[in-house]
Amino acid sequence: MALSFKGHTVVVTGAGGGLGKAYSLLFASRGANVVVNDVSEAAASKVVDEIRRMGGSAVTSVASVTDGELIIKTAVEHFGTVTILINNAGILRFKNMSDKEWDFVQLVHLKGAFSCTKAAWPVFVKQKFGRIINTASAAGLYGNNGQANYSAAKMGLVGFTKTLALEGEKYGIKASVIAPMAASAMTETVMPPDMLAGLKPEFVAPLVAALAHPDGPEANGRLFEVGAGFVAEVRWERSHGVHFRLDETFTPSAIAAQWDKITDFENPEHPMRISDTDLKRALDLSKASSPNPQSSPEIRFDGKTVIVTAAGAGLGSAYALMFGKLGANVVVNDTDEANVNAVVSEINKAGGKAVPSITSTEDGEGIVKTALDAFGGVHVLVTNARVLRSKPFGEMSEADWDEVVDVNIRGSFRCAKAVWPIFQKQKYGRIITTASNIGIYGAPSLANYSTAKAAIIGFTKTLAIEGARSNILANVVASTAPIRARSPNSQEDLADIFKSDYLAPVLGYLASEANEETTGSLLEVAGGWAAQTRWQRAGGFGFPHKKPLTPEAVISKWNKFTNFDDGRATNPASTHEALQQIIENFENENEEEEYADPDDPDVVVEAKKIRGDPEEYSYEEKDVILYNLSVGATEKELPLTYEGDSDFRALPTFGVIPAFASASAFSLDWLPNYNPAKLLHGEQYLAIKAPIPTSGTLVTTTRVLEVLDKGKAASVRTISETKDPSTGEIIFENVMTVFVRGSGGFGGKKTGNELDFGPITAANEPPQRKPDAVAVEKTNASQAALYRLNGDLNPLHILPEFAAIGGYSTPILHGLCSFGIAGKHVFKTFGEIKDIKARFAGVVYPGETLVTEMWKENDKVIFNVKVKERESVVLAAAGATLLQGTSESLPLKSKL
Ligand SMILES: CCCCCCC[C@@H](O)CC(=O)SCCNC(=O)CCNC(=O)[C@H](O)C(C)(C)COP(=O)(O)OP(=O)(O)OC[C@H]1O[C@@H](n2cnc3c(N)ncnc32)[C@H](O)[C@@H]1OP(=O)(O)O
Repeated sequence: MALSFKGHTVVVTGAGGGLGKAYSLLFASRGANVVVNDVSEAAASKVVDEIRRMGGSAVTSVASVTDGELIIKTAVEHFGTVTILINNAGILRFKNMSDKEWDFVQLVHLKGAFSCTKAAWPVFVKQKFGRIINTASAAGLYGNNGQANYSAAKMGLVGFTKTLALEGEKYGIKASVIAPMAASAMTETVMPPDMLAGLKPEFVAPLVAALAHPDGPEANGRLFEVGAGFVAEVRWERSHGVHFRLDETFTPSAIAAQWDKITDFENPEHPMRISDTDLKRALDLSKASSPNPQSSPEIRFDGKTVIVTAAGAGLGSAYALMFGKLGANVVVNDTDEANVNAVVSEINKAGGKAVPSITSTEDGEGIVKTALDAFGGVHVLVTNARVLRSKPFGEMSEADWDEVVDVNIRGSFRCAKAVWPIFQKQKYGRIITTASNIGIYGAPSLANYSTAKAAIIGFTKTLAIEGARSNILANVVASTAPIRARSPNSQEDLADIFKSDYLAPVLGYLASEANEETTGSLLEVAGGWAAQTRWQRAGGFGFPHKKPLTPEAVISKWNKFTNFDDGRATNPASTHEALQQIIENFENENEEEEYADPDDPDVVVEAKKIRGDPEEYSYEEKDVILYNLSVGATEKELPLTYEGDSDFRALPTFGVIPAFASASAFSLDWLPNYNPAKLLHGEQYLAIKAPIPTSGTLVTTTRVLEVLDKGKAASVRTISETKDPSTGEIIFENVMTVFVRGSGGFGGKKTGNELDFGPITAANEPPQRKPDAVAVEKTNASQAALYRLNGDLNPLHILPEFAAIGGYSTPILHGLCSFGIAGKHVFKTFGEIKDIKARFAGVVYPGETLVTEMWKENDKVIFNVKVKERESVVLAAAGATLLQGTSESLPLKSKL
């Protein structure tokens, strides 16, 4: 049944075009009132007009997303409420944008989502219903070159969503987040134009509608990648980790010694939220473990200068003290002079070298200058921030939001920016940013903090990507804090877990020279426990492109694209990898093609993985005789032409016949410039899996294996399985390649995947020696006219005008007829075959003489076929596997 949004009011931000427009149109078409928000009045009005024209109900809102109150007010004034909020507004990218503008625009991203959600929240709470869909991006999840702040903002929205999901639960408010893949500068580099065209917003909108619907599947706090009809859920995956003993042996060297174990994903966990009980257990385990083995040589920082921001107290001071103890020059940054000086003197007293930097963490340049002045260089940056404002979301003020988000993100950004040219120049740098498990999983009353800390993760992943060329490694350490300890009154509760000293060694290892390659990683640490956390993506589901995608279709595949346990889940680590998987999914066998409609011309070739309906083929003995005759069997060969013969049988290549109707059922008119007269049979593989019945009913199922772009031509390969429906036994397997001249150049793949069928791809190069056997057979002028009656009625083989369009002087012989004749030669010479394959290398005109040259190589017969009159090769790369390896067992030797 179609999902209705009647009675719902949906606010869509950034709805003047692209995704926002597609959402608006879809919701409106399903009966919702829509507030079309966009700063461009013209764009918003156009969408509203379109909705009204189709009988829908919509109004514009031209307020900035940072003025959420105004947007929500429009909804309430016109429609009495808001039930669904789609935070979609994105940024415009201007060239040559200054740092300040860039920074601002990025923050607007987060601030916009905050502001609109904050405004809608009390309405949602009151009516005990609300749906929020936030928009992240692959660039946020994995980082992306040149998009440090963008990835920060986008990842921030993942953290934001997680917290909203936790806080909203009790009010019937649910929040989900999508990372949509739409055509952009990023995708242009890796995708052919056809696929870019496939990245239509209409392939994203149905998921959003499914997530937002009151009766939709449970998606609270969940994240989905979606684009081009591909949908996959993404979740966190955490290694089991290592519990270290909390004593003086808990050092960076101890971390190095067990690094492989920390990052071993053998028995991963998939937490959805923070569990204090788990953390307590972790602490107990750490306390119970034995002294930690150390790597050698000991990790030290002699001669290295380390900047630690917000190091006046708490975590930052613990880091600074550790680095000082291990020989580093330490720049202790914080705004509180007394605190900074205390840390500096503690380091100096212990024999280390430290200087104060009393300034904001946002003053990256100033902090770096202190390092250069005091120590002449900088090698390690540890960014850290201590601003925390805990408030239920409904009470969180704009100031609460700004302070936490700005300080956390901006501080890391500015400091990284300041050290960057130095690191690049010296081709060495280690950056450790600090996040929190609250950013990973969200936590009630900490929407601002979880957003900021998630943003740090996205930001760091981009630094890792950009730094790779210059040996700049960037990692993010999430201090895993118990939720309750985060509220001011219960600090002591689980204080032990949160104890600063317990976090420092992991950070120390990552910041050291001993870390030669780990970058872009997220580590969770707490109370002596350290683990790595990464993304896991379900294998997903690729919806065919030929039918409009609907929310109902999305829901029907929910179990498929949220299934992490079917062996198809992956761990993409970059946008590129994420994209690759989407592309591969297009090419992969799609197990559930019932959306496919082979007659819809609006198809994206790569997505076309169709399975035809099972096709029945019923035949009698006379059909077998007809086949045998049509490939040259004679009245003398009674087992092939007389049904009363005790050895009556079909030739092995009869196996192509029951499959033909099924294999040729696909219309290929979706190919560019398709002209059936230009279609040629290119290759054929047949496996005979069981004795061939001489009459009966067989059922064949065919699906498209791949569509290749051969430049001027397209090549389409199908695979067919023919079964005996009464037993379910597979009798034949056919792989057919058709070559469609003039239909190439659509930007598809040129070479196919390695197929799992050796005989298909085998080169079958004939050996250098003379053939072991040669069979010569003149075809008949009526050969094609006769062969047609097996079921291939292609006019190419009978109608001169049709053949002329294809460029042939007269009708040509069926490829499968030549194939059958050659197969008969092999069979009669060497015996029963279990499979056979050939490439149609040149056309045969009926009446020409075929010469089959055969070489026996163990249980294989390599062969080729030439036309005697023209001395031209017509079957190449051909081979057959014998069922019984020797010629002594020739079947019916005396009779044929
Ligand atoms: C769904 C509908 C189902 C309908 C099923 C079948 C219906 C039947 O009725 C149709 C028929 O029986 S037609 C008759 C039988 N077939 C023929 O006569 C074809 C003979 N072959 C030719 O003319 C050329 O080889 C020709 C034209 C095929 C290729 O020649 P060129 O254009 O010169 O190609 P070339 O430059 O050599 O190679 C270009 C790329 O294409 C690959 N290729 C070549 N021949 C191929 C072939 N026969 N099959 C598959 N791929 C083939 C090459 O490898 C090359 O690829 P790449 O550049 O990647 O190396």
